[in-house]
Amino acid sequence: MLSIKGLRANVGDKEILHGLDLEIGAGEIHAIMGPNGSGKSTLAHVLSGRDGYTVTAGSAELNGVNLLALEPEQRAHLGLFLAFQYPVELPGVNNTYFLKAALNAIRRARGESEYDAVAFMRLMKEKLRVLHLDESLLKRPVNFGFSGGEKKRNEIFQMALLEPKLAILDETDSGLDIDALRIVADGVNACRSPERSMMVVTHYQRLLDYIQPDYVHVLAHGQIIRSGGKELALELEERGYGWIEQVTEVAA
Ligand SMILES: Nc1ncnc2c1ncn2[C@@H]1O[C@H](COP(=O)(O)OP(=O)(O)OP(=O)(O)O)[C@@H](O)[C@H]1O
Repeated sequence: MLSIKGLRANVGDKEILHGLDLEIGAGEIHAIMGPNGSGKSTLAHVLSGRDGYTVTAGSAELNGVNLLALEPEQRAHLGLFLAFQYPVELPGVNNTYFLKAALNAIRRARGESEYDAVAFMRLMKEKLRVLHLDESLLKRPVNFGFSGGEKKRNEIFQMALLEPKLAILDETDSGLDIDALRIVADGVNACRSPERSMMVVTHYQRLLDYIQPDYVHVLAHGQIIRSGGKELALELEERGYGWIEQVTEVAA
């Protein structure tokens, strides 16, 4: 599904990703963990095509298509979705209008018929139930005045509606209370499918009790330095990240 090889990327003239390799198969969930400032959000932004990041080497393909040559909206049409670490507020843009426009743009790009108002409302209500999201939030501007937890739930609600092929969740668990964490995890689990892959960026092993990953990777100094199963997250919780400096010193 996603194949990243030797990816190097800069912010300004500072290199943040130093030759990153990652393969994610169809239907798999991969957790990305790592210390602050190691490049996790940068990876998410580079894949989504956000302005301000320059790829200087390497490749990133989604189902064989070169992502790096596409505009952000073309990547979304192809099935890439990013749930932001800090969801963006769009004052003046109604949440329902925004979601319907986004979904229909993706459907048009895929050659599928657009949802009319009735079909869209039916779909929204079905997805709302899974995320226990208050219907009143849909009448408000996108994320505007939402609490931190409501914003995160709204991101997963968007994902549930847009049904991406690859979803990147950037610290979707940060700022959630215990109940909201379970609700968000239930929402993510409800979106699991053999045709959908997920990259879950998190600092906390706790999330992975609810969303069982197939693989866990440690991203440090702009590279994946270790990969394993769920037990790797437990090990990180126990050991912290101090050992990384020793690993990178030996490698250097
Ligand atoms: N727009 C920017 N301008 C300058 N430096 C940046 C910019 N964006 C990212 N960086 C730097 O790139 C490095 C990696 O940042 P990034 O946000 O990808 O880390 P992260 O692993 O997601 O961290 P955290 O766990 O704290 O969210 C940091 O040193 C950060 O300061």
